[in-house]
Amino acid sequence: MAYTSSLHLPKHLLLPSPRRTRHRRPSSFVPVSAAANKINGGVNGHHAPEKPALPNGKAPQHINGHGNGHGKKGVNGHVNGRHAGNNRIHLSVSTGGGGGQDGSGLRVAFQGAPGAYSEFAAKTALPGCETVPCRAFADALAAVERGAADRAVLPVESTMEGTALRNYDLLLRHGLVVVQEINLFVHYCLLAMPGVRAAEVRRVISHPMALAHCGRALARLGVDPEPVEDTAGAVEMLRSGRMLDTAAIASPRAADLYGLDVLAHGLQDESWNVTRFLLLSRPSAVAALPVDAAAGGATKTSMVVAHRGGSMMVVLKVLSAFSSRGINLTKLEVINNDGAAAADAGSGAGARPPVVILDTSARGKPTLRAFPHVLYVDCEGAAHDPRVHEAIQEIETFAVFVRVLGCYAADSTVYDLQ
Ligand SMILES: O=C(O)C(=O)Cc1ccccc1
Repeated sequence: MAYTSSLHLPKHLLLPSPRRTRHRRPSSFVPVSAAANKINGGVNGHHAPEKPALPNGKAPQHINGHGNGHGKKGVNGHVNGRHAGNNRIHLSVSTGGGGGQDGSGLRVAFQGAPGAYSEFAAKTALPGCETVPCRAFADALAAVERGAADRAVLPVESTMEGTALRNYDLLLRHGLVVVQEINLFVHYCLLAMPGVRAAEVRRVISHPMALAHCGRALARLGVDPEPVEDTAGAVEMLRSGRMLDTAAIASPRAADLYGLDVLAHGLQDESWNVTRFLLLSRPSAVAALPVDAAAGGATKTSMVVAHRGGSMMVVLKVLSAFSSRGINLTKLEVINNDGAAAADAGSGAGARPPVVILDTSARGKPTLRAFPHVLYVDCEGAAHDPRVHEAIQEIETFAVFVRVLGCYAADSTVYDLQ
């Protein structure tokens, strides 16, 4: 049995701050503040102007007040509960691999066919990059590991469903580091072969996340959902199979790319549907330039903490390690893949195996280790910020294992696909 619970401190839900984003965006992408009039909650085939708001209906605003006080000392210590001091991690951001500021010269692997949301995320983060389609997310990560790509892009959480646990599992099984985050506003459309009417549609195919995000709309339509690898791949299948009783859920851009009709816009059950993607790199490709120096702005550190479980006390201790130093958390996800804990929680969640994490800390070959109790933590500040570093050291005193997944420029902008 497994259960998860999460406390998302929703900085990534915020509208862009007035400061200019450091990303250059392609003309097809605009921040949500400028583009939000296209959001429409129903299946009605046209856009109703609606201003985006946080789910509580209030105007978005920044809710944390802590500065970073980044130290400039390069502390390249990968942190680990057992072998602290043995480890190495590059706590920096870089376009790496010879890429320019806009990602030109970089190959970014993504799951899906051209037109997938992950490809848009890659192009939004690094407009000049070359995107490399892969069949599965695991293939995208493997492409980076063997040098066939410089980055992989992975959706890791969404406002509608929380953490994409399977993708987090993938991230942890590999030795790649997080170098960038990107939040994308996801609009879903119902697409069909030219001339097909909504009443003729019996089946809808798409990526499982897209089908889950549109559950109510699909129930209203009375159609059978069928998962396929990715949204754009679904569109490609419709086209190549000339399917006349089937529709796909995908982006308006995919409709343009493949020449399909849009039967309905805004299919998602919630109008506010933001997906957070991470860009991953080989550790060796990341320049040893302190992240805050490179970004000139706020930084974030992502980590995974494995512990012995037994109570929520460990969560309090982790919170205390950060809060006593005035460090804000932007994510805290509690994973307990342990039968007793799940039964107590009455979650009804299906069994999940322990979380498998690649331990890159030892001098020898990296090894895969399984842990039933883990926390996924994102905090503000760079891992080499003395306060963050100390907080991690404190956590190491009671955790079984800690791995810093990456340290990167925080980007709270929500980008919208036009
Ligand atoms: O299938 C795609 O297009 C993807 O990139 C995966 C995905 C699906 C739904 C929301 C965000 C990413």
